[in-house]
Amino acid sequence: MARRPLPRILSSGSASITRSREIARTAADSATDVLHPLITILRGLRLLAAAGRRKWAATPKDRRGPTLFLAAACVLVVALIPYGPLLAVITVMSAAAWKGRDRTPVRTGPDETEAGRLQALYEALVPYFSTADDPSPLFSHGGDWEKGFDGHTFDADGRLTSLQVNYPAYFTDSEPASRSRIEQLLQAKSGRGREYHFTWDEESNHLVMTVLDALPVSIAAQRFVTAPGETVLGFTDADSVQRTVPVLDGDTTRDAPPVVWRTGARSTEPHLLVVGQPGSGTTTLMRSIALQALQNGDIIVVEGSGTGEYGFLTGRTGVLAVECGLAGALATLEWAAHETERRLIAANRARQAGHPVPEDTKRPLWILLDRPSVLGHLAAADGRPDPQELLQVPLRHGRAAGVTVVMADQFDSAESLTETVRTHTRARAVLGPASREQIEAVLGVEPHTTPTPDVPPGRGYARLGTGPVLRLQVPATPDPYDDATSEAHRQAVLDLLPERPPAAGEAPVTAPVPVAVEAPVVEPVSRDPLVGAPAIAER
Ligand SMILES: Nc1ncnc2c1ncn2[C@@H]1O[C@H](COP(=O)(O)OP(=O)(O)OP(=O)(O)O)[C@@H](O)[C@H]1O
Repeated sequence: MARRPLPRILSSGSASITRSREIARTAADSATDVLHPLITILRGLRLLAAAGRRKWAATPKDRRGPTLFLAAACVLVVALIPYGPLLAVITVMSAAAWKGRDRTPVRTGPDETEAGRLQALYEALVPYFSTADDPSPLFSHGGDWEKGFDGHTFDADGRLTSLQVNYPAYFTDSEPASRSRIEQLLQAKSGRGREYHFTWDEESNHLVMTVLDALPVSIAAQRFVTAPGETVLGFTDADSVQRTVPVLDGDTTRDAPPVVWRTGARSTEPHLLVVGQPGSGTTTLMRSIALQALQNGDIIVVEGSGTGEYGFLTGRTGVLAVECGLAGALATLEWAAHETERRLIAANRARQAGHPVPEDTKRPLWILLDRPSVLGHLAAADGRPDPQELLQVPLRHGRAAGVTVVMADQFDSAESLTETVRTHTRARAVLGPASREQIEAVLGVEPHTTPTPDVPPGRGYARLGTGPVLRLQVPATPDPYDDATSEAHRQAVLDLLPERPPAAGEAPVTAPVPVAVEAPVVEPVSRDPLVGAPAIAER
């Protein structure tokens, strides 16, 4: 079949459209030139009128009459003298022209220093964004930076705050190593010490670098507005999460974007692992979680470092145990494993009998284990089981039994975490200064921002399951018994602490007290409550 020719408008249309656009642009430019004096005078008249209105508004009411009379007399005099009206018009127009002149020249591009910076950045990118056989390279030595950069902004100090880079299609932007090299270079050339966010648009070969503001550190421990089963790990960037919660920040209440971790039977990340450098705030995060968990649950705290930073929790309602020593820790964790099994079996039986799940299996139980590696070391030296082994049952089956495990350790001990811990702690947080590799090792992916060497305590990243990596600032939750704690923070933490349960004889104690553990030692590795239910039920 013969090909039909394209209609003329389609074949020659684009040329004529371009020509029309050029004509229109030239006409607009000429009109602006011709009308410029008129525009200036009109702007001046508007400013004069506004000034007159302001003056009139500022004149006290009792002086308005005489002022009006004086103005009317002046107008009359001007009208009566020869050439008066003409002179008056010329004077007003001159004043308007003077007032309306454009005194602030519009900045149309970067100044000399900024252009120098952009050129240096461009040159630095040449080896990464060019090849010898590219006939028209976007990046070439001595080339024009405007070819490579689409947009840029500088702050008042002349430092880059955003940059849009066009890169050639052959750049291997899908390889993390290639991206990482560019990100590190841009960060180094744009000024270290700030946090940068990189957005790679692989479809259009476009990279946007933006400088992120530091996350506020002024939010302290308080009752957060959350649903049951939700725990606020900290606060993040407003555009990273879809919700905000009202928080007291200093003396004012504002909405802040929280990193909310959901636990319980429907959670896909029922257990949390926090890793950080010493002094990075991991204990603070554990304390913050403990105080939130105590709202409607029971907690067990096992502290490997033995520094007594959870002592303030001892004896409070819902705090079943706070253990520092190895023997106590092992006994408590063993009780927790039995309790997980008991709950599972009870719930299972109830379901099989067609009854609702018993009430005593519903109250959330939290196991908070700080520095398990230290306890593991002590246990190995003493020939006793590693506490992490005792966590197998809560980690594997805790979700169905309402048992949540939170563990915190330091980077240098992270390799001592067992496979079960690594597999079942799908909610992760990294706190303190950390390299990209360290962050990736914990979170599974690199963050989209460049970590800075200096971060305040409690600053880091969080990732829930396979979700995005979020910047995180943990609310300040210091040890209220620490002398260095400020009075405001001490009070904030004490306000969140539950009361002590009434002493024996005053009223019945409802919470179970597990510390006097006499549970038989079970084989932790082979223990599986779903398989061994009848045997355990007989105990
Ligand atoms: N979010 C925060 N806001 C303010 N100060 C914090 C925050 N997190 C931690 N800090 C302060 O930093 C210091 C170290 O915190 P923390 O004890 O929680 O760190 P850590 O990681 O447990 O360190 P270590 O294991 O060495 O005790 C404490 O003085 C604490 O008050």
